[in-house]
Amino acid sequence: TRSTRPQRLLTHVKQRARRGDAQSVITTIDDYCRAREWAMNVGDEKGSILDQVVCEVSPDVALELGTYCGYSSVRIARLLPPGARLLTVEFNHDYATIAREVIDWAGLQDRVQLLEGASGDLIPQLRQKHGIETLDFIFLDHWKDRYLPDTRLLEDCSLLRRGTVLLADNVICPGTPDYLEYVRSSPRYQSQYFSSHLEYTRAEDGLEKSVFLG
Ligand SMILES: O=C(NCCO)c1cc(-c2ccc(F)cc2)cc(O)c1O
Ligand SMILES: [Mg+2]
Repeated sequence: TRSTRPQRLLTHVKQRARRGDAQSVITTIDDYCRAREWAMNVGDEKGSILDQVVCEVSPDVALELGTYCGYSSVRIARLLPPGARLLTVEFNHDYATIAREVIDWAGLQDRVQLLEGASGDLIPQLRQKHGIETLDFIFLDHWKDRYLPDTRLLEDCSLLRRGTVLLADNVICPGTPDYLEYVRSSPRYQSQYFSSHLEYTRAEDGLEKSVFLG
């Protein structure tokens, strides 16, 4: 049977990117998705905004919701200080399988822990099972109708602290209206919109950065 888009993306990474070179993995994926077939990676334009926020926060413990093929896991993990770690959650088994290989190819497997399962089930396990006290940075890039319920869950599990930064992808396209309304109107968050474009296209999209005020 025909290969899947994630499989074809991984094949291209293994043929074109240098093993252990995270930047070459990022560049290879962006070139492939722009030239050959679109894929829902955060991409280079929004990716450089992600880089900027990660460098600013310099998190010891980062959480990503929605791994897909591991592109943003590589973007985030390559910027983490030694000893810092990224936990990334993926519900789709096929995506998770590809992502593990992409993260390994980039040489970042020691900084990234991929958890396979539903965010709603895994978030309440972060403290007991994964020794997390509070999170410094969260990148939301999973099912768009899960951004708000999972943010409420993170609050209820006391996983946010004063200054925790949430960065959400796709707040325009496909859009996360209930999440945007919440973080922009809640007195517990200070939010800022970064205008950009949907990965590899001219369509409008953007990232919302929200700081938890405690
Ligand atoms: O669903 C998404 N992510 C979770 C997957 O498990 C997602 C979708 C799109 C997108 C798709 C189809 C279209 F026409 C426009 C946008 C883009 C993204 O960046 C995304 O993260
Ligand atoms: Mg996205």
